Amino acid sequence: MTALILDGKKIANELMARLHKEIDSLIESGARPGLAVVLVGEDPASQVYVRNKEKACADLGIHSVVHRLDSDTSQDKLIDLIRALNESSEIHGILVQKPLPGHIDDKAVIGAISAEKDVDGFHPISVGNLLIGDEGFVPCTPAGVIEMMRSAGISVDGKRVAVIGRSNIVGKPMAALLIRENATVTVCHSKTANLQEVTREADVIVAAIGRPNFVTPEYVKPGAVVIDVGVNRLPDGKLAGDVDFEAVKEIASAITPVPGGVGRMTIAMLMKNTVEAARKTLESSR
Ligand SMILES: Nc1nc(=O)c2c([nH]1)NC[C@@H]1CN(c3ccc(C(=O)N[C@@H](CCC(=O)O)C(=O)O)cc3)C=[N+]21
Repeated sequence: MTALILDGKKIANELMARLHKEIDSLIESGARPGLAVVLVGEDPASQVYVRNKEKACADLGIHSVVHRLDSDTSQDKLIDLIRALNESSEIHGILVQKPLPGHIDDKAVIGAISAEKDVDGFHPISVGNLLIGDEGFVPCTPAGVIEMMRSAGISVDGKRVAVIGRSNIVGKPMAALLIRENATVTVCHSKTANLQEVTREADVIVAAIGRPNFVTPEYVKPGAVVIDVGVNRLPDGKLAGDVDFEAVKEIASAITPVPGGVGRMTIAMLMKNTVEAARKTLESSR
């Protein structure tokens, strides 16, 4: 069997087309959605992502502002900027690009973002709302994975899902979303004993490890769905996922490529969250 290749570019473009209409009507109501991206330092991968986000905003008619700060910017300066953005009526979403330089405390910075503008879904209030099943912003990458599967007609209801990785930005929120979809979720990580035995039980594998080609066919039950969240920059500058795509596609029933898979969905979900933030602001002003 050779796997169905889930086309993140196509699914993301369909979502963006729907958003475009909603944005047009928001603009007509005088509420153009606005996104502020804050980038500290010169991390080359971050530069690429931030450019992709700017481009998506431009394509959709979202107002976007990128604040590029020197790598030696103080934490106080950064928090002052966030407070100003919290107050700005043109800005509905604030994203502080990770990773931040070592002298800055991520928690203090993320905590300074108003929860109403937390389109990344990283603020403790957003995280809490996700866990208790209340309304709030959901982190873009795991939300993109759910949207991608839904769009491809893949249900996780009652199925076994193995998430490999327990980060705050992917693994943990991914598990919370999968539980909400009635999956039986196992969260695996670097300390998991007999990892292959665990992942081979899974109907769906979500790989968010951060190591290129980590998931080989030995990890995969034949016919499983394999979602690759990895974004690993190789020495030659190419982007690689966490899954050995060529080998695993021969035994999986569906698989996502990198690039052109989950990364595209991540950007689309960020646009969706920004539109939602703008819509809520408009509704509450009525
Ligand atoms: N506060 C914060 N929020 C984030 O959402 C965030 C972050 N920090 N730091 C880094 C990660 C990574 N990330 C990606 C965004 C777009 C692509 C993307 O556009 N990928 C395309 C193209 C990749 C390319 O070839 O350059 C693709 O996979 O097809 C990938 C990865 C967001 N992140």
